[in-house]
Amino acid sequence: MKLVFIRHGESELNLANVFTGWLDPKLSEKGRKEAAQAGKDLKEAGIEFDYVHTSVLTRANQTCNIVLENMDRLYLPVEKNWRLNERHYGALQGLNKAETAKKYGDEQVHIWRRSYDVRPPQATDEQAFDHRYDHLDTRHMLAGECLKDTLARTLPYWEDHIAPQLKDGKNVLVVAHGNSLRSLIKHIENISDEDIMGVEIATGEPIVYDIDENLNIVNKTILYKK
Ligand SMILES: O=C(O)[C@H](O)COP(=O)(O)O
Repeated sequence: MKLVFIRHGESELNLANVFTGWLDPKLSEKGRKEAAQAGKDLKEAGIEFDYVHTSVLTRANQTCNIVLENMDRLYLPVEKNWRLNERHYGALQGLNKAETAKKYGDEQVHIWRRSYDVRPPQATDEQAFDHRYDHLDTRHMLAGECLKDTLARTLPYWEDHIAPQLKDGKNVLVVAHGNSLRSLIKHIENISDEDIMGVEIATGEPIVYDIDENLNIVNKTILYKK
């Protein structure tokens, strides 16, 4: 079975070097091109999907549509779920990354960005969750996550939605975010808390796994043509 992860194409806030998390920018022009290229590359590789999963954030939804359009597969069923959202960046959301590093130091910002279990400062509830999360009990949700927290809410989605489809012999595409994908990659590749700090995911590049029926990874390739 094929399992493909794609981080959304460059967003307007990636371009502006702003902590984004659950903020909801659109793709930049470069991001739209990256998504189109990813779709073309997947088509050229002859990969067919049965199911598609994405977050409830616009940059991932746009990427998903553009990828499927370029594969001539817009008809595929797409499931959207908040559990695949980017890691919630708490009170850092909306701040420029370089300015924040000047203020708090490179080391502190690196810890906030890449440590497995150090949370960023929490946002207030009003800043943290917009109307699309009204159906969830946000009182019990974190308004600022470390990667460990992100994994705690992506893992149930993996177990209940994605893994059963792979076990059923289906090919699955997941279009999500740098850190929601890092959390899933940590899980499926069994990467240590320390080593995951060094794992970076580029925008718009399909990560293609061949998976056996026990969900072991047989092969991993990254498709890119830039
Ligand atoms: O939310 C963000 O700002 C980015 O999508 C990912 O940010 P990071 O590279 O700081 O993890």
